[in-house]
Amino acid sequence: MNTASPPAVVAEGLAFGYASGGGLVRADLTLAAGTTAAVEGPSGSGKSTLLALLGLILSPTAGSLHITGTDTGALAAADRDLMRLRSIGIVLQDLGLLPFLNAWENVAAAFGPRLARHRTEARALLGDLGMGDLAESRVTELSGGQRQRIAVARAAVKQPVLILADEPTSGLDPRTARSVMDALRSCAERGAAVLLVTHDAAVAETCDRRHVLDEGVLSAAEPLNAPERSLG
Ligand SMILES: Nc1ncnc2c1ncn2[C@@H]1O[C@H](COP(=O)(O)OP(=O)(O)OP(=O)(O)O)[C@@H](O)[C@H]1O
Repeated sequence: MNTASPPAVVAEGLAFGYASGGGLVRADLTLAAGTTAAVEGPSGSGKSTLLALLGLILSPTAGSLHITGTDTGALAAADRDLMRLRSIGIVLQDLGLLPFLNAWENVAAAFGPRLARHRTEARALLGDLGMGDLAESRVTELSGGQRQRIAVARAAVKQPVLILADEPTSGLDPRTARSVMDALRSCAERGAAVLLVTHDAAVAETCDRRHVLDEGVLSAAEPLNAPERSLG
């Protein structure tokens, strides 16, 4: 009997067409728990569309998407919503942090409005991501890289099987970008499959695998195995 867990994500022939004619032509992708993968591609190549499909925000017009073995295309809308809430953490480009809350409160907000109930886990995760000293700081007083790490913590705090990050290092200097990538790597070490989209080849090279998206077609995974990588 095979007792191995199914991969976090298996997408086969995943496609989405907007009425405009753009979208995603074809993506075949497997993401294992505990790994990081990058999708690189020029503007308009379909990166955001791919993230929206994997995040169960869009429904594919062709192909299939299994998350931890569940065929998401066979789920009722309410069950897809539940799967998105429970199993997927998303770091959007516009981080969506709440300016009137401090760092740990923003992380705890992933669970809903009863922030104090989740204080311990939110603070512990911020500590794991190198932000322990700033847990009580207002997000408006923090740097771009620090805010980005809070957004990563908020996506990760419910221990989702999949974390999707949209250009998580955009606009950051190489050192700060490294701290954000370290945070995403820590999330993978806690068991998540992490997929990020980026324009930055140096960021992509810090991941376990890299795909390239070109005019809506996702390349096969290129394994990247060097132990030490540099962002600059
Ligand atoms: N809501 C939409 N309606 C119609 N066409 C869209 C829509 N969103 C994206 N497209 C088209 O789909 C294609 C892929 O867009 P997408 O946003 O996924 O690319 P991207 O790689 O994320 O680009 P960028 O790096 O600029 O964010 C593009 O041709 C785009 O014009």
